[in-house]
Amino acid sequence: MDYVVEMLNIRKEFAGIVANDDITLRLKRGEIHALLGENGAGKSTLMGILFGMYQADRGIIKVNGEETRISNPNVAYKLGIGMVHQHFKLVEKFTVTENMILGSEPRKGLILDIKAAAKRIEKLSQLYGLNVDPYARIEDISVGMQQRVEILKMLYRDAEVLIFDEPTAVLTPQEIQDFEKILKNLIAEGKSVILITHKLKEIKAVAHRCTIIRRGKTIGMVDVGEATEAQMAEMMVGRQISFKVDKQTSTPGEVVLRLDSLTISNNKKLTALNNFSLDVRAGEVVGIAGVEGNGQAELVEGITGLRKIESGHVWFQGKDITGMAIRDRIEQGIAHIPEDRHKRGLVLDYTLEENMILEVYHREPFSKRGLLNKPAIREYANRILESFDVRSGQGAVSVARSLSGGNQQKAIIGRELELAPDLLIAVQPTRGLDVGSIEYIHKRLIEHRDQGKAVLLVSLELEEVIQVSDRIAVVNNGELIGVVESKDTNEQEVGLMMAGVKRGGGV
Ligand SMILES: Nc1ncnc2c1ncn2[C@@H]1O[C@H](COP(=O)(O)OP(=O)(O)OP(=O)(O)O)[C@@H](O)[C@H]1O
Repeated sequence: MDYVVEMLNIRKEFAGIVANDDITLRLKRGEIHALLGENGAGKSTLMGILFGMYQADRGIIKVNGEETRISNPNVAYKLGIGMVHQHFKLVEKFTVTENMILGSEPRKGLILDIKAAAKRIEKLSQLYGLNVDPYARIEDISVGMQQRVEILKMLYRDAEVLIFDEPTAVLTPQEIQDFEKILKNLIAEGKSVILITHKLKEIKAVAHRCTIIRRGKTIGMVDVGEATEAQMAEMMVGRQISFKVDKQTSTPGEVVLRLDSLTISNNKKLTALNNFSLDVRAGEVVGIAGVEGNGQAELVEGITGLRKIESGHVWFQGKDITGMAIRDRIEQGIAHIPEDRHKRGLVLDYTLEENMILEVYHREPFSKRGLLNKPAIREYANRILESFDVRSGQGAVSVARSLSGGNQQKAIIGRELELAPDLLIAVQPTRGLDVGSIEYIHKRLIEHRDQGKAVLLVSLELEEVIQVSDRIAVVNNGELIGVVESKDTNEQEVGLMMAGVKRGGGV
Protein backbone atom coordinates (compact mmCIF):
# COMPACT_ATOMS: atom_id res chain seq x y z
CA MET A 1 0.00 0.00 0.00
CA ASP A 2 1.29 3.44 -0.91
CA TYR A 3 1.19 5.36 2.36
CA VAL A 4 2.82 8.75 2.40
CA VAL A 5 2.56 9.06 6.20
CA GLU A 6 2.09 6.40 8.85
CA MET A 7 1.70 7.30 12.52
CA LEU A 8 1.76 4.07 14.49
CA ASN A 9 0.76 3.60 18.14
CA ILE A 10 1.47 7.19 19.09
CA ARG A 11 1.40 8.20 22.74
CA LYS A 12 1.84 11.69 24.17
CA GLU A 13 1.36 12.74 27.75
CA PHE A 14 1.17 16.30 29.07
CA ALA A 15 1.29 17.08 32.78
CA GLY A 16 -1.72 15.28 34.18
CA ILE A 17 -3.27 14.16 30.91
CA VAL A 18 -2.67 11.54 28.25
CA ALA A 19 -3.53 13.48 25.08
CA ASN A 20 -2.69 10.62 22.70
CA ASP A 21 -2.81 7.04 23.85
CA ASP A 22 -1.94 4.49 21.18
CA ILE A 23 -3.24 6.32 18.10
CA THR A 24 -2.66 4.99 14.60
CA LEU A 25 -3.33 6.96 11.41
CA ARG A 26 -2.27 6.06 7.89
CA LEU A 27 -2.45 8.59 5.07
CA LYS A 28 -2.60 7.34 1.48
CA ARG A 29 -0.94 9.35 -1.25
CA GLY A 30 -3.45 11.61 -2.99
CA GLU A 31 -6.27 11.25 -0.47
CA ILE A 32 -8.12 13.64 1.81
CA HIS A 33 -8.13 11.96 5.18
CA ALA A 34 -10.40 13.39 7.86
CA LEU A 35 -9.46 13.22 11.53
CA LEU A 36 -12.57 13.28 13.68
CA GLY A 37 -12.85 13.36 17.46
CA GLU A 38 -14.51 15.13 20.37
CA ASN A 39 -13.17 18.38 21.77
CA GLY A 40 -9.96 17.50 23.57
CA ALA A 41 -9.75 14.04 21.96
CA GLY A 42 -6.15 14.75 20.96
CA LYS A 43 -6.38 15.72 17.27
CA SER A 44 -4.28 18.89 17.37
CA THR A 45 -1.71 17.14 19.54
CA LEU A 46 -1.39 14.26 17.08
CA MET A 47 -0.91 16.67 14.19
CA GLY A 48 1.48 18.75 16.29
CA ILE A 49 3.59 15.60 16.60
CA LEU A 50 3.55 15.02 12.84
CA PHE A 51 4.56 18.64 12.27
CA GLY A 52 7.43 18.40 14.75
CA MET A 53 5.99 20.72 17.39
CA TYR A 54 5.86 17.96 19.99
CA GLN A 55 7.78 14.72 20.38
CA ALA A 56 5.80 11.55 20.89
CA ASP A 57 6.60 9.60 24.07
CA ARG A 58 6.04 6.37 22.20
CA GLY A 59 5.21 5.18 18.69
CA ILE A 60 6.66 5.37 15.20
CA ILE A 61 6.28 7.84 12.36
CA LYS A 62 7.06 6.74 8.82
CA VAL A 63 7.20 9.14 5.90
CA ASN A 64 7.24 7.50 2.46
CA GLY A 65 7.81 4.18 4.19
CA GLU A 66 10.88 5.30 6.12
CA GLU A 67 10.95 5.67 9.88
CA THR A 68 11.78 9.26 10.83
CA ARG A 69 12.24 11.55 13.80
CA ILE A 70 10.57 14.91 13.30
CA SER A 71 12.30 17.09 15.86
CA ASN A 72 10.91 20.46 14.73
CA PRO A 73 8.76 22.06 12.00
CA ASN A 74 11.79 22.73 9.79
CA VAL A 75 12.46 19.00 9.70
CA ALA A 76 8.77 18.46 8.91
CA TYR A 77 9.03 20.82 5.94
CA LYS A 78 12.16 19.06 4.73
CA LEU A 79 10.13 15.85 4.73
CA GLY A 80 7.40 17.62 2.75
CA ILE A 81 4.93 18.12 5.62
CA GLY A 82 3.18 21.48 6.15
CA MET A 83 0.43 22.60 8.52
CA VAL A 84 -2.17 25.36 8.77
CA HIS A 85 -3.04 25.92 12.42
CA GLN A 86 -6.42 26.76 13.96
CA HIS A 87 -5.12 30.27 14.61
CA PHE A 88 -3.10 31.60 11.71
CA LYS A 89 0.54 32.46 12.13
CA LEU A 90 0.94 35.44 9.80
CA VAL A 91 2.60 38.81 10.43
CA GLU A 92 -0.25 41.27 9.96
CA LYS A 93 1.88 44.25 8.94
CA PHE A 94 3.75 42.26 6.29
CA THR A 95 2.66 41.57 2.73
CA VAL A 96 1.84 38.11 1.46
CA THR A 97 5.29 37.79 -0.11
CA GLU A 98 7.10 39.01 2.99
CA ASN A 99 5.26 36.43 5.06
CA MET A 100 6.16 33.75 2.58
CA ILE A 101 9.90 34.34 2.58
CA LEU A 102 10.23 34.93 6.32
CA GLY A 103 13.12 32.82 7.57
CA SER A 104 14.50 31.87 4.14
CA GLU A 105 14.77 35.20 2.32
CA PRO A 106 15.88 34.88 -1.33
CA ARG A 107 18.80 37.15 -2.16
CA LYS A 108 20.58 38.46 -5.21
CA GLY A 109 24.00 39.06 -3.77
CA LEU A 110 23.24 41.02 -0.61
CA ILE A 111 19.91 42.34 -1.80
CA LEU A 112 16.56 40.81 -1.00
CA ASP A 113 14.94 39.49 -4.16
CA ILE A 114 11.28 40.10 -3.38
CA LYS A 115 10.30 40.16 -7.05
CA ALA A 116 11.42 36.62 -7.75
CA ALA A 117 9.51 35.37 -4.70
CA ALA A 118 6.39 37.31 -5.71
CA LYS A 119 6.54 35.78 -9.18
CA ARG A 120 6.72 32.27 -7.81
CA ILE A 121 3.82 32.99 -5.45
CA GLU A 122 1.75 34.26 -8.34
CA LYS A 123 2.43 31.09 -10.32
CA LEU A 124 1.51 28.80 -7.45
CA SER A 125 -1.56 30.88 -6.74
CA GLN A 126 -2.69 30.41 -10.32
CA LEU A 127 -1.95 26.71 -10.45
CA TYR A 128 -4.09 25.98 -7.39
CA GLY A 129 -6.82 28.56 -8.07
CA LEU A 130 -6.00 30.59 -4.95
CA ASN A 131 -6.25 34.07 -6.41
CA VAL A 132 -3.88 35.70 -3.92
CA ASP A 133 -2.25 39.08 -4.57
CA PRO A 134 1.43 38.68 -3.55
CA TYR A 135 1.68 42.36 -2.62
CA ALA A 136 -1.45 42.58 -0.42
CA ARG A 137 -0.90 43.36 3.24
CA ILE A 138 -2.26 40.67 5.59
CA GLU A 139 -4.21 43.12 7.78
CA ASP A 140 -6.11 44.32 4.71
CA ILE A 141 -7.36 40.94 3.48
CA SER A 142 -10.25 38.76 4.64
CA VAL A 143 -9.86 35.75 6.90
CA GLY A 144 -10.58 33.47 3.94
CA MET A 145 -7.79 35.09 1.96
CA GLN A 146 -5.42 34.84 4.93
CA GLN A 147 -6.07 31.14 5.00
CA ARG A 148 -5.12 30.90 1.34
CA VAL A 149 -1.88 32.66 2.22
CA GLU A 150 -1.27 29.95 4.80
CA ILE A 151 -1.92 27.34 2.10
CA LEU A 152 0.47 29.12 -0.24
CA LYS A 153 3.09 29.13 2.51
CA MET A 154 2.97 25.34 2.54
CA LEU A 155 3.10 25.11 -1.24
CA TYR A 156 5.93 27.64 -1.43
CA ARG A 157 7.91 25.32 0.83
CA ASP A 158 7.12 22.34 -1.41
CA ALA A 159 4.92 20.51 1.07
CA GLU A 160 3.39 17.29 -0.26
CA VAL A 161 1.38 16.48 2.85
CA LEU A 162 -0.86 19.31 3.97
CA ILE A 163 -2.40 19.32 7.44
CA PHE A 164 -5.40 21.53 8.16
CA ASP A 165 -6.60 22.07 11.73
CA GLU A 166 -10.29 23.03 11.61
CA PRO A 167 -9.86 25.20 8.53
CA THR A 168 -13.51 26.05 8.01
CA ALA A 169 -14.32 27.06 11.61
CA VAL A 170 -13.47 30.68 10.80
CA LEU A 171 -14.83 30.80 7.24
CA THR A 172 -18.12 32.10 5.90
CA PRO A 173 -20.36 29.66 4.00
CA GLN A 174 -19.20 31.10 0.64
CA GLU A 175 -15.55 30.84 1.68
CA ILE A 176 -16.16 27.24 2.72
CA GLN A 177 -17.36 26.37 -0.79
CA ASP A 178 -14.24 27.98 -2.25
CA PHE A 179 -12.07 26.13 0.23
CA GLU A 180 -13.56 22.78 -0.76
CA LYS A 181 -12.70 23.55 -4.37
CA ILE A 182 -9.14 24.40 -3.38
CA LEU A 183 -8.84 21.08 -1.54
CA LYS A 184 -9.88 19.27 -4.69
CA ASN A 185 -7.32 21.22 -6.73
CA LEU A 186 -4.61 20.22 -4.27
CA ILE A 187 -5.51 16.56 -4.60
CA ALA A 188 -5.65 16.83 -8.39
CA GLU A 189 -2.03 18.03 -8.29
CA GLY A 190 -1.04 14.95 -6.28
CA LYS A 191 -0.93 16.40 -2.76
CA SER A 192 -2.21 14.47 0.26
CA VAL A 193 -4.33 16.12 2.94
CA ILE A 194 -5.17 15.51 6.60
CA LEU A 195 -8.23 17.47 7.60
CA ILE A 196 -9.27 18.01 11.21
CA THR A 197 -12.90 19.03 11.30
CA HIS A 198 -16.01 18.72 13.42
CA LYS A 199 -18.31 19.15 10.47
CA LEU A 200 -19.65 15.82 9.32
CA LYS A 201 -21.19 17.31 6.20
CA GLU A 202 -17.81 18.59 5.19
CA ILE A 203 -16.26 15.16 5.70
CA LYS A 204 -18.96 13.67 3.48
CA ALA A 205 -18.36 16.35 0.85
CA VAL A 206 -14.59 16.14 0.51
CA ALA A 207 -12.91 13.32 2.42
CA HIS A 208 -12.07 9.82 1.17
CA ARG A 209 -11.41 8.17 4.52
CA CYS A 210 -11.84 9.17 8.14
CA THR A 211 -9.99 8.15 11.29
CA ILE A 212 -12.02 8.57 14.46
CA ILE A 213 -10.48 9.06 17.88
CA ARG A 214 -11.98 9.39 21.34
CA ARG A 215 -10.19 10.39 24.55
CA GLY A 216 -6.79 9.84 22.98
CA LYS A 217 -7.51 6.42 21.49
CA THR A 218 -8.21 5.28 17.92
CA ILE A 219 -11.81 4.11 17.65
CA GLY A 220 -11.72 3.16 13.99
CA MET A 221 -11.25 4.17 10.38
CA VAL A 222 -14.04 4.31 7.81
CA ASP A 223 -14.40 4.79 4.09
CA VAL A 224 -16.43 7.98 4.00
CA GLY A 225 -18.50 6.82 1.03
CA GLU A 226 -19.78 3.89 3.07
CA ALA A 227 -20.51 5.62 6.39
CA THR A 228 -23.38 7.95 7.31
CA GLU A 229 -22.96 11.15 9.29
CA ALA A 230 -24.89 9.58 12.18
CA GLN A 231 -22.57 6.55 12.23
CA MET A 232 -19.45 8.68 12.33
CA ALA A 233 -20.94 10.88 15.07
CA GLU A 234 -21.81 7.86 17.15
CA MET A 235 -18.33 6.37 16.80
CA MET A 236 -16.91 9.68 17.90
CA VAL A 237 -18.95 10.36 21.04
CA GLY A 238 -20.02 6.81 21.91
CA ARG A 239 -23.76 7.53 21.87
CA GLN A 240 -26.46 8.56 19.41
CA ILE A 241 -26.68 12.24 18.59
CA SER A 242 -29.89 14.04 17.80
CA PHE A 243 -29.27 16.53 15.03
CA LYS A 244 -32.50 18.36 15.85
CA VAL A 245 -33.01 20.95 18.58
CA ASP A 246 -35.89 19.96 20.86
CA LYS A 247 -37.95 22.93 21.92
CA GLN A 248 -41.48 24.04 22.71
CA THR A 249 -43.03 27.16 21.21
CA SER A 250 -41.77 30.19 23.11
CA THR A 251 -43.95 32.35 25.33
CA PRO A 252 -42.30 35.75 25.12
CA GLY A 253 -42.87 38.25 27.93
CA GLU A 254 -41.75 41.85 28.47
CA VAL A 255 -39.28 43.56 26.16
CA VAL A 256 -35.80 43.08 27.66
CA LEU A 257 -33.70 44.73 24.96
CA ARG A 258 -34.93 47.51 22.74
CA LEU A 259 -32.71 48.79 19.96
CA ASP A 260 -34.06 52.07 18.72
CA SER A 261 -32.76 53.45 15.38
CA LEU A 262 -29.12 52.54 16.02
CA THR A 263 -26.46 53.89 13.72
CA ILE A 264 -22.91 52.69 14.36
CA SER A 265 -19.66 53.15 12.43
CA ASN A 266 -16.96 50.57 11.80
CA ASN A 267 -13.20 50.95 12.31
CA LYS A 268 -12.87 52.72 8.98
CA LYS A 269 -15.44 55.30 10.13
CA LEU A 270 -18.00 54.08 7.60
CA THR A 271 -21.59 53.37 8.58
CA ALA A 272 -21.77 49.70 9.54
CA LEU A 273 -25.25 49.66 11.05
CA ASN A 274 -27.90 52.03 9.81
CA ASN A 275 -31.04 53.04 11.64
CA PHE A 276 -31.45 49.57 13.13
CA SER A 277 -34.41 48.80 15.40
CA LEU A 278 -35.28 45.50 17.07
CA ASP A 279 -36.90 44.22 20.27
CA VAL A 280 -35.86 41.09 22.13
CA ARG A 281 -38.29 39.83 24.75
CA ALA A 282 -37.96 37.73 27.85
CA GLY A 283 -38.36 34.04 27.03
CA GLU A 284 -37.36 34.19 23.39
CA VAL A 285 -34.29 33.58 21.27
CA VAL A 286 -33.84 36.11 18.50
CA GLY A 287 -31.30 35.12 15.88
CA ILE A 288 -29.38 37.55 13.71
CA ALA A 289 -28.74 36.13 10.25
CA GLY A 290 -26.47 37.80 7.73
CA VAL A 291 -23.39 37.32 5.61
CA GLU A 292 -20.30 38.13 7.69
CA GLY A 293 -19.40 41.82 7.80
CA ASN A 294 -22.92 43.17 7.38
CA GLY A 295 -22.98 45.02 10.69
CA GLN A 296 -23.41 42.13 13.13
CA ALA A 297 -20.09 42.72 14.91
CA GLU A 298 -20.80 46.44 15.36
CA LEU A 299 -24.31 45.68 16.57
CA VAL A 300 -23.01 43.39 19.32
CA GLU A 301 -20.27 45.85 20.26
CA GLY A 302 -22.85 48.63 20.49
CA ILE A 303 -25.07 46.65 22.87
CA THR A 304 -22.21 45.45 25.07
CA GLY A 305 -20.56 48.88 25.23
CA LEU A 306 -17.44 47.96 23.30
CA ARG A 307 -18.20 50.49 20.54
CA LYS A 308 -19.60 54.00 20.47
CA ILE A 309 -23.10 54.48 19.13
CA GLU A 310 -23.39 57.41 16.69
CA SER A 311 -27.12 57.84 17.05
CA GLY A 312 -30.12 56.00 18.43
CA HIS A 313 -30.64 54.31 21.80
CA VAL A 314 -30.20 50.98 23.52
CA TRP A 315 -32.82 50.26 26.17
CA PHE A 316 -32.39 47.41 28.63
CA GLN A 317 -35.21 46.51 31.02
CA GLY A 318 -36.75 49.91 30.30
CA LYS A 319 -33.55 51.83 31.09
CA ASP A 320 -31.54 53.82 28.53
CA ILE A 321 -28.05 52.24 28.64
CA THR A 322 -26.69 53.85 25.46
CA GLY A 323 -23.74 55.48 27.24
CA MET A 324 -23.38 53.09 30.18
CA ALA A 325 -19.97 51.65 31.15
CA ILE A 326 -19.29 48.02 30.22
CA ARG A 327 -18.96 46.86 33.84
CA ASP A 328 -22.32 48.43 34.70
CA ARG A 329 -24.01 46.66 31.79
CA ILE A 330 -22.70 43.34 33.10
CA GLU A 331 -23.96 44.23 36.59
CA GLN A 332 -27.36 45.03 35.10
CA GLY A 333 -27.59 41.52 33.64
CA ILE A 334 -26.08 41.48 30.16
CA ALA A 335 -23.70 38.62 29.34
CA HIS A 336 -21.69 38.14 26.16
CA ILE A 337 -20.15 35.09 24.53
CA PRO A 338 -17.72 36.85 22.19
CA GLU A 339 -16.84 35.83 18.68
CA ASP A 340 -13.09 35.63 19.24
CA ARG A 341 -12.36 33.42 22.20
CA HIS A 342 -8.69 34.36 22.33
CA LYS A 343 -8.96 38.13 21.92
CA ARG A 344 -12.05 38.76 24.01
CA GLY A 345 -13.14 35.52 25.65
CA LEU A 346 -10.21 34.49 27.82
CA VAL A 347 -7.01 35.74 29.35
CA LEU A 348 -4.93 32.91 27.92
CA ASP A 349 -2.17 33.08 30.51
CA TYR A 350 -4.56 33.05 33.47
CA THR A 351 -5.75 29.81 35.00
CA LEU A 352 -9.22 28.53 34.29
CA GLU A 353 -10.44 29.55 37.75
CA GLU A 354 -9.15 33.08 37.25
CA ASN A 355 -10.92 33.20 33.92
CA MET A 356 -14.17 31.99 35.46
CA ILE A 357 -14.37 35.00 37.82
CA LEU A 358 -13.33 37.78 35.42
CA GLU A 359 -16.72 39.48 35.74
CA VAL A 360 -17.49 38.66 39.37
CA TYR A 361 -14.22 38.72 41.32
CA HIS A 362 -15.16 41.95 43.06
CA ARG A 363 -18.35 40.42 44.44
CA GLU A 364 -18.81 38.44 47.61
CA PRO A 365 -17.96 35.66 48.33
CA PHE A 366 -15.10 35.84 45.77
CA SER A 367 -13.46 38.80 47.48
CA LYS A 368 -13.84 40.73 50.67
CA ARG A 369 -12.03 43.97 51.57
CA GLY A 370 -9.75 43.53 48.55
CA LEU A 371 -8.71 39.94 49.35
CA LEU A 372 -9.60 37.03 47.11
CA ASN A 373 -11.35 34.07 48.67
CA LYS A 374 -9.55 31.22 46.92
CA PRO A 375 -11.68 28.28 48.12
CA ALA A 376 -14.90 30.04 47.06
CA ILE A 377 -13.40 30.82 43.64
CA ARG A 378 -12.26 27.23 43.15
CA GLU A 379 -15.63 25.84 44.09
CA TYR A 380 -17.39 28.22 41.71
CA ALA A 381 -14.99 27.40 38.85
CA ASN A 382 -15.23 23.66 39.43
CA ARG A 383 -18.99 23.79 39.29
CA ILE A 384 -18.94 25.49 35.88
CA LEU A 385 -16.19 23.26 34.48
CA GLU A 386 -17.98 20.12 35.56
CA SER A 387 -21.37 21.09 34.30
CA PHE A 388 -20.00 22.04 30.88
CA ASP A 389 -17.66 19.05 30.71
CA VAL A 390 -14.58 21.23 30.22
CA ARG A 391 -11.67 18.81 29.91
CA SER A 392 -8.19 19.93 30.90
CA GLY A 393 -5.02 18.50 32.38
CA GLN A 394 -5.15 20.01 35.85
CA GLY A 395 -8.73 21.12 36.25
CA ALA A 396 -9.37 24.63 37.59
CA VAL A 397 -5.66 25.48 37.86
CA SER A 398 -4.87 24.63 34.21
CA VAL A 399 -3.68 27.63 32.24
CA ALA A 400 -6.37 28.56 29.70
CA ARG A 401 -3.83 28.42 26.86
CA SER A 402 -3.21 24.70 27.41
CA LEU A 403 -6.84 23.73 26.72
CA SER A 404 -8.04 22.50 23.36
CA GLY A 405 -9.98 25.11 21.37
CA GLY A 406 -13.34 23.48 21.95
CA ASN A 407 -12.78 23.20 25.67
CA GLN A 408 -11.84 26.88 25.85
CA GLN A 409 -15.13 27.67 24.15
CA LYS A 410 -17.14 25.52 26.55
CA ALA A 411 -15.49 27.27 29.52
CA ILE A 412 -16.55 30.70 28.19
CA ILE A 413 -20.13 29.60 27.57
CA GLY A 414 -20.32 28.10 31.05
CA ARG A 415 -18.97 31.28 32.63
CA GLU A 416 -21.52 33.48 30.89
CA LEU A 417 -24.52 31.21 31.52
CA GLU A 418 -23.56 30.90 35.19
CA LEU A 419 -24.24 34.64 35.53
CA ALA A 420 -27.92 33.81 34.78
CA PRO A 421 -28.11 36.99 32.71
CA ASP A 422 -31.44 38.53 31.72
CA LEU A 423 -29.92 39.03 28.28
CA LEU A 424 -27.38 36.63 26.82
CA ILE A 425 -25.66 37.71 23.63
CA ALA A 426 -24.17 34.61 22.04
CA VAL A 427 -21.93 35.16 19.03
CA GLN A 428 -20.98 32.00 17.13
CA PRO A 429 -21.34 30.04 20.37
CA THR A 430 -20.67 26.62 18.86
CA ARG A 431 -17.71 27.50 16.66
CA GLY A 432 -15.15 24.70 16.93
CA LEU A 433 -17.36 22.44 19.05
CA ASP A 434 -17.97 18.76 18.37
CA VAL A 435 -21.51 17.59 17.58
CA GLY A 436 -22.07 16.27 21.10
CA SER A 437 -21.12 19.61 22.65
CA ILE A 438 -23.20 21.52 20.10
CA GLU A 439 -26.22 19.47 21.07
CA TYR A 440 -25.57 20.29 24.74
CA ILE A 441 -24.99 24.02 24.20
CA HIS A 442 -28.16 24.36 22.12
CA LYS A 443 -30.08 22.65 24.91
CA ARG A 444 -28.64 25.08 27.47
CA LEU A 445 -29.54 28.11 25.34
CA ILE A 446 -33.13 26.88 25.07
CA GLU A 447 -33.22 26.17 28.82
CA HIS A 448 -32.06 29.72 29.43
CA ARG A 449 -34.91 30.96 27.28
CA ASP A 450 -37.37 28.72 29.10
CA GLN A 451 -36.28 30.29 32.38
CA GLY A 452 -37.71 33.52 31.03
CA LYS A 453 -34.45 35.09 29.85
CA ALA A 454 -33.74 36.78 26.54
CA VAL A 455 -31.16 35.42 24.11
CA LEU A 456 -29.69 37.21 21.11
CA LEU A 457 -27.94 34.66 18.91
CA VAL A 458 -25.55 35.82 16.19
CA SER A 459 -24.30 33.05 13.95
CA LEU A 460 -23.13 32.52 10.41
CA GLU A 461 -24.48 28.97 10.51
CA LEU A 462 -27.90 29.37 9.02
CA GLU A 463 -29.00 25.96 10.19
CA GLU A 464 -28.13 26.90 13.77
CA VAL A 465 -29.96 30.23 13.58
CA ILE A 466 -33.11 28.60 12.22
CA GLN A 467 -33.07 25.66 14.63
CA VAL A 468 -32.36 27.55 17.84
CA SER A 469 -34.09 30.92 17.33
CA ASP A 470 -37.77 31.73 17.70
CA ARG A 471 -37.55 34.80 15.49
CA ILE A 472 -34.86 35.71 12.99
CA ALA A 473 -33.78 39.24 12.15
CA VAL A 474 -31.96 39.38 8.82
CA VAL A 475 -29.33 42.05 8.18
CA ASN A 476 -27.86 43.13 4.91
CA ASN A 477 -25.42 45.96 4.49
CA GLY A 478 -26.13 47.26 8.00
CA GLU A 479 -29.89 47.41 7.54
CA LEU A 480 -32.66 45.28 8.92
CA ILE A 481 -34.19 43.50 5.92
CA GLY A 482 -36.97 41.85 7.90
CA VAL A 483 -37.90 39.71 10.88
CA VAL A 484 -39.37 36.24 10.34
CA GLU A 485 -40.67 33.52 12.65
CA SER A 486 -38.33 30.56 12.34
CA LYS A 487 -41.19 28.05 12.24
CA ASP A 488 -42.53 29.70 9.05
CA THR A 489 -39.26 30.04 7.16
CA ASN A 490 -36.43 28.00 5.69
CA GLU A 491 -32.81 28.35 4.63
CA GLN A 492 -33.72 29.42 1.09
CA GLU A 493 -35.90 32.29 2.22
CA VAL A 494 -33.47 33.54 4.86
CA GLY A 495 -30.63 33.14 2.35
CA LEU A 496 -32.44 35.38 -0.13
CA MET A 497 -33.13 37.96 2.56
CA MET A 498 -29.45 37.90 3.50
CA ALA A 499 -28.73 38.87 -0.10
CA GLY A 500 -31.00 41.89 0.34
CA VAL A 501 -34.26 40.54 -1.08
CA LYS A 502 -37.15 41.55 1.17
CA ARG A 503 -39.93 39.06 2.00
CA GLY A 504 -42.45 39.10 -0.84
CA GLY A 505 -39.74 39.76 -3.43
CA GLY A 506 -38.87 43.49 -3.23
CA VAL A 507 -35.29 44.71 -2.78
N1 LIG B 1 0.71 22.16 25.57
C1 LIG B 1 -0.15 21.49 26.36
N2 LIG B 1 0.01 21.41 27.69
C2 LIG B 1 -0.86 20.74 28.47
N3 LIG B 1 -1.97 20.10 28.01
C3 LIG B 1 -2.18 20.15 26.70
C4 LIG B 1 -1.32 20.85 25.79
N4 LIG B 1 -1.81 20.73 24.53
C5 LIG B 1 -2.93 19.99 24.66
N5 LIG B 1 -3.16 19.64 25.94
C6 LIG B 1 -4.28 18.81 26.44
O1 LIG B 1 -4.35 17.63 25.66
C7 LIG B 1 -5.70 17.28 25.37
C8 LIG B 1 -5.89 17.14 23.86
O2 LIG B 1 -5.86 18.44 23.27
P1 LIG B 1 -5.95 18.69 21.70
O3 LIG B 1 -5.78 20.16 21.50
O4 LIG B 1 -5.03 17.77 21.01
O5 LIG B 1 -7.47 18.27 21.42
P2 LIG B 1 -8.34 18.40 20.08
O6 LIG B 1 -8.85 17.03 19.79
O7 LIG B 1 -7.56 19.07 19.03
O8 LIG B 1 -9.56 19.31 20.59
P3 LIG B 1 -10.48 20.47 19.89
O9 LIG B 1 -11.43 19.78 18.97
O10 LIG B 1 -11.23 21.04 21.07
O11 LIG B 1 -9.55 21.45 19.25
C9 LIG B 1 -6.56 18.36 25.98
O12 LIG B 1 -7.10 17.90 27.19
C10 LIG B 1 -5.62 19.51 26.26
O13 LIG B 1 -6.00 20.22 27.42
